[in-house]
Amino acid sequence: MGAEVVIEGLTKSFGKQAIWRDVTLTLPPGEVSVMLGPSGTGKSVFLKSMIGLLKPDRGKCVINGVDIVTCSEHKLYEVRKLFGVLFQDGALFGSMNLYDNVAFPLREHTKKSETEIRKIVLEKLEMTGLSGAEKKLPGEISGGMRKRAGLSRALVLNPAIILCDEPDSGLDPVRTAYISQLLVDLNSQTDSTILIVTHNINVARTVPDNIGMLFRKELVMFGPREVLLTSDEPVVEQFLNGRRIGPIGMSEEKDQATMEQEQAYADAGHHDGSTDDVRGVVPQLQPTPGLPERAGVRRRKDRVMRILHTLPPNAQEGIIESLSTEEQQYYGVRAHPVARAHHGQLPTGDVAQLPDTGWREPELRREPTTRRMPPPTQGRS
Ligand SMILES: Nc1ncnc2c1ncn2[C@@H]1O[C@H](COP(=O)(O)OP(=O)(O)OP(=O)(O)O)[C@@H](O)[C@H]1O
Repeated sequence: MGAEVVIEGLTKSFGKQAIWRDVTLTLPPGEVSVMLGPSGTGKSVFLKSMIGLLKPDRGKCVINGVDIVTCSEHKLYEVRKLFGVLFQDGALFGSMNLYDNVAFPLREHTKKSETEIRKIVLEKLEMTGLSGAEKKLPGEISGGMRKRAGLSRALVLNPAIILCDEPDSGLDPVRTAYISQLLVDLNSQTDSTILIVTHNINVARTVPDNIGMLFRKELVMFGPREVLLTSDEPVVEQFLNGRRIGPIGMSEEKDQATMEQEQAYADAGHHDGSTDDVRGVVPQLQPTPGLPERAGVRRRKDRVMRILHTLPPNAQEGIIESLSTEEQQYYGVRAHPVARAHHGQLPTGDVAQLPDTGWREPELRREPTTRRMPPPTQGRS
């Protein structure tokens, strides 16, 4: 299973420029999370701080009991081996072909023979649909292929935690859909903890178990996907719908006068930039048929049902609606009969029927439903 990442009060600035402060969140092991945020809010800085490439001013980032903010260089080196990172541009070495690029971490960090390395490299290239492209140089392939090659390289050390910085940037919607499926499939096969930084609303709506958002130098929210997807926070709604109307402006924030003027234009019928009203919880991507169920999804259900009563009503409703009838019985909850008619937007207080006894550990442990989860394809190195 992937590693848990516990972040507490993390704060980062460059000189006098504050990037974000007091970021507190936990990436649950083996679950997929997405971090959203307007350009320049420090999402990449956040990823780099998580792997110790940048040093936060204060706060903790604890992985397997080691706080990487304060630990020794030696410990940091060890903890970094748990990570696989896909940087925005793939960060491939331009003079090396794809095979050597992907083999690089194995040659640098392990004592594996070239025969063993070959087996792993070819397996990872196949996993990302790059079989046959081993001899190509990064400059000879498309942006989508470079991303996939970067992902192959991020996977060779069997990381417990995978960080992806805008895996969709520069890709067309179809290639983005393939990358989304690839990440879900990867999680089903490896059960690794995944954090994806993206601007892409489709990725955010369909891939993760948890979503967070950075804005105005703070973490606006982080939690189960249903919380953000049903949120009526102006900044979240604006971002999800890609509208000009709202608190986010061209230079991240805008003043009250600009907001009022834009609202007046919109009221007068001027297009606000959005095409759809994107709200509510849509079904999450499933692993490709034939692959194992995601173990993280099963764990997450138990985890989220424990905190269900603490979540906003619309999020509760979205979570309950995503359960099968059998699961609703198992957890002792049922969907509100009018939720569907309201598209998941219930009046506050008109909440799902929750068990009156609060959370209880079920007496019967469920058997895995359809398929038995096979062991991960590879052990951790
Ligand atoms: N090494 C650095 N030194 C000084 N400032 C930096 C450094 N790295 C990033 N910044 C600043 O931190 C801010 C956040 O940058 P970052 O790249 O993390 O934003 P982002 O949210 O990932 O943006 P985008 O979505 O456009 O990629 C920017 O103002 C950037 O100039």
